[in-house]
Amino acid sequence: MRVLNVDLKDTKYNIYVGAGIFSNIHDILNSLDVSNDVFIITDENVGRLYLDKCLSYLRDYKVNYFMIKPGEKSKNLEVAKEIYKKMLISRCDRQTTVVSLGGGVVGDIAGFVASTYMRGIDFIQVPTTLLAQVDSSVGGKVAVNFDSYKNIIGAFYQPRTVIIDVNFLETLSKRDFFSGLGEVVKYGLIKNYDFFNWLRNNFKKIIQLDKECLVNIIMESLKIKRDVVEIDERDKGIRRILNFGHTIGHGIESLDNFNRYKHGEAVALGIVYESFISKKLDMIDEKYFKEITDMVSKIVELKAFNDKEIKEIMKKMEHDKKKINNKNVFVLPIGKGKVDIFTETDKKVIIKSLKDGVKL
Ligand SMILES: NC(=O)c1ccc[n+]([C@@H]2O[C@H](COP(=O)([O-])OP(=O)(O)OC[C@H]3O[C@@H](n4cnc5c(N)ncnc54)[C@H](O)[C@@H]3O)[C@@H](O)[C@H]2O)c1
Ligand SMILES: O=C(O)C(=O)C[C@@H](O)[C@H](O)[C@H](O)COP(=O)(O)O
Ligand SMILES: [Zn+2]
Repeated sequence: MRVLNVDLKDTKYNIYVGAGIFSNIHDILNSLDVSNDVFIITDENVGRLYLDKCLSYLRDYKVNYFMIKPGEKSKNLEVAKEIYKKMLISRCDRQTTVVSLGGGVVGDIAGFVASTYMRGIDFIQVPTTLLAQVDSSVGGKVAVNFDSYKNIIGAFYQPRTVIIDVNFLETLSKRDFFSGLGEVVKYGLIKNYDFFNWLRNNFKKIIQLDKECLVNIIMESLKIKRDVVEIDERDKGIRRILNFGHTIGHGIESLDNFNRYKHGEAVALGIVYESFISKKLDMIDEKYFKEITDMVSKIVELKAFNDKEIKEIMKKMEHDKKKINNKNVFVLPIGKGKVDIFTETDKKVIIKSLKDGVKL
């Protein structure tokens, strides 16, 4: 089992990574200073596969649980309200620890509920998708969507620990696995070109779920995320680089009321369009842009958007949380494995990228 430490101003926690380590949840919880009262939040798919296991590992705990419907459409205040109700009925109090067992949707809403129930109770993350293992379970961004805008109501609220078992990925759909790769590619492009190349060279082994490769991907991704979050937990500066691909990506994700793209797919497309902006501004060359589009095309089908879709994407971008003085902020590549933060991006260039960023 590998361990990564996160050291923040007000808290420290361990991330455990390995194959078959879910069974250690009892000992890991025992090692934390928490009571034996837990409330598991999961979704129906993950619950069907793993809830019984979790209950048996925690058999000497007082355990209650709530299962949400799977998918982005559950990440809202109405579902949070249902969870609060069940927690009250279950007599959860400030000693209760929330266990988030699931993908990024479960983790974001469970963390949000934990951050607000009785003004905040402990929670731990047990991420079961690749995306949640490389990204959402670490760093403390917890939120729900509001009015079909992404992550509008939320908090910065760190987990007490994160348990990452790569064996969960054996039951994950191919589409969800590839969606998680969208965020993995992001890390290579923002901070580590060697890692990006390693991903390109090992792609076959990765999609065959080679355990060593998976642990490597998770460790490399989380080291990058951890280092950034340790400097800027509250997203006031450098943390914005973790949002590469998301300014446009969040707009793409919300098309058709979140029914068309998964988060990582939309981010992967956002990476292409935002890289196209860089190319237009002569910050990266054609060759690097092609390396990026080749990689993204393995994750999601490339797509040029029509005028109606572009209008919708631009509307969603108006509520991007990175905005400063009402101006959109873009994270753009400036070289191999390097990005910077820009506030003066011309609207016409953004529209051009959505129209022409992908030539089909
Ligand atoms: N907080 C953050 O820092 C952060 C970072 C990145 C993404 N996110 C958020 O994460 C969400 C996307 O997360 P996601 O891609 O994990 O989606 P998800 O949670 O919807 O999971 C995807 C699907 O996989 C199923 N599933 C989960 N684990 C499984 C397993 N082991 N076997 C079989 N099926 C399984 C789920 O039931 C669901 O249908 C978005 O809401 C996004 O905004 C948050
Ligand atoms: O941790 C971060 O910071 C990120 O930006 C990671 C993103 O992958 C993630 O999707 C995050 O939830 C987006 O945050 P938001 O502030 O743009 O809602
Ligand atoms: Zn993301």
